[in-house]
Amino acid sequence: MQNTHFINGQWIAGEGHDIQSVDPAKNVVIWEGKSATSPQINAAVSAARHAAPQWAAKSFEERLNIVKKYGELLAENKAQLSKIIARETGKPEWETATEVAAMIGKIGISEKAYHERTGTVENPMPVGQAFIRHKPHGVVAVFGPYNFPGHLPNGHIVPALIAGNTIVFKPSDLTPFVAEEMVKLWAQAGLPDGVLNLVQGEVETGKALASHPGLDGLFFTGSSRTGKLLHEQFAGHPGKILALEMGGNNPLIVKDVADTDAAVHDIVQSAFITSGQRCTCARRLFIPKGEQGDALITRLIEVTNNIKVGDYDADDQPFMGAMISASAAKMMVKAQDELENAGGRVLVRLAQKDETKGFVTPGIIDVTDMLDALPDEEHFGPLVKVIRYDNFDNAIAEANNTRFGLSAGFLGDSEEDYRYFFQRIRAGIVNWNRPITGASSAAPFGGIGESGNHRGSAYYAADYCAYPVASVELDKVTLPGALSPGLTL
Ligand SMILES: NC(=O)C1=CN([C@@H]2O[C@H](COP(=O)(O)OP(=O)(O)OC[C@H]3O[C@@H](n4cnc5c(N)ncnc54)[C@H](O)[C@@H]3O)[C@@H](O)[C@H]2O)C=CC1
Ligand SMILES: O=C(O)CCC(=O)N[C@@H](CCC(=O)O)C(=O)O
Repeated sequence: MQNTHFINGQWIAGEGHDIQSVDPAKNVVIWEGKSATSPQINAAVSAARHAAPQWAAKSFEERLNIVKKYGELLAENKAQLSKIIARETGKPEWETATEVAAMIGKIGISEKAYHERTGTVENPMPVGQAFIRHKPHGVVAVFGPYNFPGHLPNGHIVPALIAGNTIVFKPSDLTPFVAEEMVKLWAQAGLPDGVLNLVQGEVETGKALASHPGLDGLFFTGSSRTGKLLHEQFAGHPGKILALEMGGNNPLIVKDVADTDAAVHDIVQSAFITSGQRCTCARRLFIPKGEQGDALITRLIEVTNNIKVGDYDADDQPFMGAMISASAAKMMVKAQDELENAGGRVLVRLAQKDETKGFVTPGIIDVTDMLDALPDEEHFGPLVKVIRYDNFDNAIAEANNTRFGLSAGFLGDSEEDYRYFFQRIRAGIVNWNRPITGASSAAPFGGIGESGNHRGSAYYAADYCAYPVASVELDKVTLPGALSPGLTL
C-alpha cells in the first residue's frame, strides 16, 4: 500500500479509489496510490486547525528559518526534483531546472513581500500609537495546476506559511508525484506536524476539500472553469478568502518591427514554450495585412516547422516536450479541427503522431475570416491563432474582445504605438518587445475578467495570505485632556 497522503506529520495510504500518474512522453505509469476519502480530508483539515494557533504564535524568524531550510533542501535536491517534474509533465529538463530555480527564488521574494506588503506600520498619535499589523487567516487549502506542479503551488504555500497559516494541499491529480516530493522536503525541513498536509485525488477530492466548512480560505491556480465553480461554492461565505489564478486568451499584437527574426523569436517564446501550456501563452497573434506582415508570417512558419519537439531527457534537448497527457494532445488536435471546420486556415498543422503519448508539433491557424465564429476559449496547448488586421484600433478592440484578461503584448519599434496600446489594452500583464510568458515572481501576477478575482499572486500573494489589523494603543488607561461636551467625570 502506498503512503501518499501526509496528514498530521504522518505518511498514510489513501482509502479511496486507485489513482495513477503516467509519464506522457514514455506512456508508463510512474506513480500509484489511492485517493483521499472524506474522513481523510476531515482529518487533514482538523490537523491543520489543531496546528494553527502554535504555528501562528511562532515568531516570524522561527517560521522563516524552517522555510529557508526547505529552500536549502530544494537546492540540494534540484537535479532530482527537476527530473521528476520532467517525467511527470513531459517538460524538457532544461525547463524543469528553471522551475525548481523559481521555487527557490520564491523564498527570498516572499520574505521581502511579507515585510513590504503586510509588515507592521507604526504611527504616532496625539494620545498613544496607531499600528497596522497583519495576522494569518488560519487554515487554507491550496489547489495546484499540472503545468508548473512545483512552482505554482509553491507560490501559494511559501507565502501562506511565512504569514502563519496552516495548509491542506491538493495538487493536480495529473502531478501527484511532484507534490509528494515537495512535501517530503517540507517535512525534512522540520515543519511541525499538521502545518502542511497533503491530500491526493481527483475532482471529488477537490470538491470535498473546497466545500469543507473548516477552511478559512482557498488559494487556487487552475482553469477558469474550475475557478468559477469554486467561486460559486464560496458565494455566501464573505468571511472566507478565495484567491483565484486562472486562464487567459492572451493577445499579442505586432506592428512595424524592423527585426523580423527578433519578433518571431518573441512570438515563439510566447506561444509555444512549455508546449503552449502556460496561462500566459499568446493564443491570438495580431499581424498587419500587407507585405511586411506576410514576410513575418513566412518566417514564423519556417521557424515553427523547425521547432524541436522531443523527449524531456534527450541529450540534445528539445524546445518542446510532451504535453501533460495523450488525451490533452488529442484535445488540441480536436480544437484545431473545429477551428478549421469553422473557416480557419491551417498555416502549420498541429499534429499528434503517436496517440499514446503527449507529443504534438506546434500549430498556426489563420482565423481572420472566421472572427464571428471564433470561440473565446483558452486552448491550452501549442496552437496560435493568427488574426490579420488593417487598422491598429480594430486590432486593439479585437484583442480586448475576450472575457479573460491575463497577459497581453505589443511587438513594435514605436514607443508611441506601445503607449497607445498600453492605455487601451485590458490585462494584468502588459509587455513591450518581450515575450508575454515568463512573468516575474518579483511582480504582482494576476489578471482581470475571468482570469482571476483581483487577488494578484507572486509578489502580491502576501496580501491574500494575511488580513490587516488596525490598532490604537496606549500602555495605561488614561483620561483624555478634554472631555466630550456633556460629559463629567
Ligand atoms: N493564472 C495562473 O496563475 C495560472 C493559470 N493556469 C490555468 O490552469 C489551467 C491548467 O491547469 P489544470 O490543472 O488543468 O486546472 P484544473 O482547473 O483542471 O485543476 C486545478 C485544480 O483544481 C482541482 N479541481 C478540478 N475540478 C475541481 C472541482 N470541481 N472542485 C474542486 N477542485 C477541482 C484539480 O484536481 C486541481 O487540483 C489552465 O486553464 C491555465 O490557464 C495555470 C497556471 C497558472
Ligand atoms: O507566480 C509567480 O511567481 C510568477 C508568475 C509565473 O511564474 N508565471 C509563469 C507561469 C505561468 C503559468 O503557469 O502558466 C509565466 O508567466 O510563464
